[in-house]
Amino acid sequence: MHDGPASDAPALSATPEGADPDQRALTLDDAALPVVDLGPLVAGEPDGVAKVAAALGEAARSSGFFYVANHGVPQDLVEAVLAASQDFHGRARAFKMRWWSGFTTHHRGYVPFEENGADFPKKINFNEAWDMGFEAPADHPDHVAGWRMTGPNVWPDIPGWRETVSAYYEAVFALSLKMMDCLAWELGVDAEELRAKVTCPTSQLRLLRYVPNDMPATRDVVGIASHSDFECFTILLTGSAGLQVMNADDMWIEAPPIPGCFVVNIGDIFEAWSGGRYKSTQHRVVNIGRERFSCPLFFGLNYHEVVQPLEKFRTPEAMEKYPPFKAGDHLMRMTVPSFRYMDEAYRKGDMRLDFEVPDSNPFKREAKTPPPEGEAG
Ligand SMILES: O=C(O)CCC(=O)C(=O)O
Ligand SMILES: [Fe+2]
Repeated sequence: MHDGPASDAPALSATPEGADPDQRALTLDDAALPVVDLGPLVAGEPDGVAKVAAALGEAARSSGFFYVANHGVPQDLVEAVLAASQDFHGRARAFKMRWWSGFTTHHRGYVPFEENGADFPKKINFNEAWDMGFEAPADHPDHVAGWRMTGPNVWPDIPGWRETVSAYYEAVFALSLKMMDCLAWELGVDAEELRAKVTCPTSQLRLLRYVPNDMPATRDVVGIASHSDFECFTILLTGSAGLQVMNADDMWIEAPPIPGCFVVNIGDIFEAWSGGRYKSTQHRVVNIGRERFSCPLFFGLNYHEVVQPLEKFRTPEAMEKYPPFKAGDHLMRMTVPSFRYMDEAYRKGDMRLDFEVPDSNPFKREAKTPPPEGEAG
């Protein structure tokens, strides 16, 4: 399924001129990601789950990245959410900052690009975002407690915007539940047991805009730095090229949009649940210097669910590699250093956490960089 690098020199990416060698990637022609047809699942065919499970499982076990076709989310809703993102991000900064995420303790609203990471401007992630999530009531104990990614969404003052973005969230969330059923089937675990863990999850939708700029593409100047996602899996809508993912051979390959498809990647939780059978894969967006829109929905669990290898995968080796963690704590420990306002709140003691914030994600894998042009083979 994965061709890996071609034996002759691989075609290098459309990454900008002068990009650092480690920002390059193989193109899709050289190393394609699988496309999984979700049609039978979405149509609710009696054996739909079983039919789709094998293909999803194979993709989840190899690189952990794949496209899904016939996903059932209407194309006009897909276009509407991209248009809503363009509408919001096209407005004046003074308007957008009215909903700065730093006004909340559950990370909702607008994230300007200079908020990305605690090292700005030594390291620049050229993206800004609108962040929303599963709608929880204001009296939810995790909202009252603060810093638990749980609570009511905030909405910009744009007529119809909330309705569009909520409808997209709900459609992709419903698709995620069906995909989780398939993955449970494929692993031979109880789908109901997994579904019980997503009744009020910390599942965020980000409306990302990559900011045009004239800076080079380097390890420190990126669209979004290399990372794995922290939840079960991510369903990603991309408007244009720029995403690079690590394939089964730990090489960076490009994942440009395929019309009508979403990109899906396995996240840290499914890797831990499956004792490493599924791969939570590194990915990044290089600094292409041009405007780019994308909308990832990170399908996560209720904050307090303890994640560890599921019972049938619970060997001593798996438990050593994947010690138990709370789903929400993992999200928080990865998120705190990602946003400057959170990092500051943590350092100043305004945010108190009863777990460590490590320097890097325990799920991190290093890529092999592509060989310099002409030297492959
Ligand atoms: O914009 C993209 O294509 C990827 C975004 C991403 O990886 C993320 O937000 O976690
Ligand atoms: Fe990601």
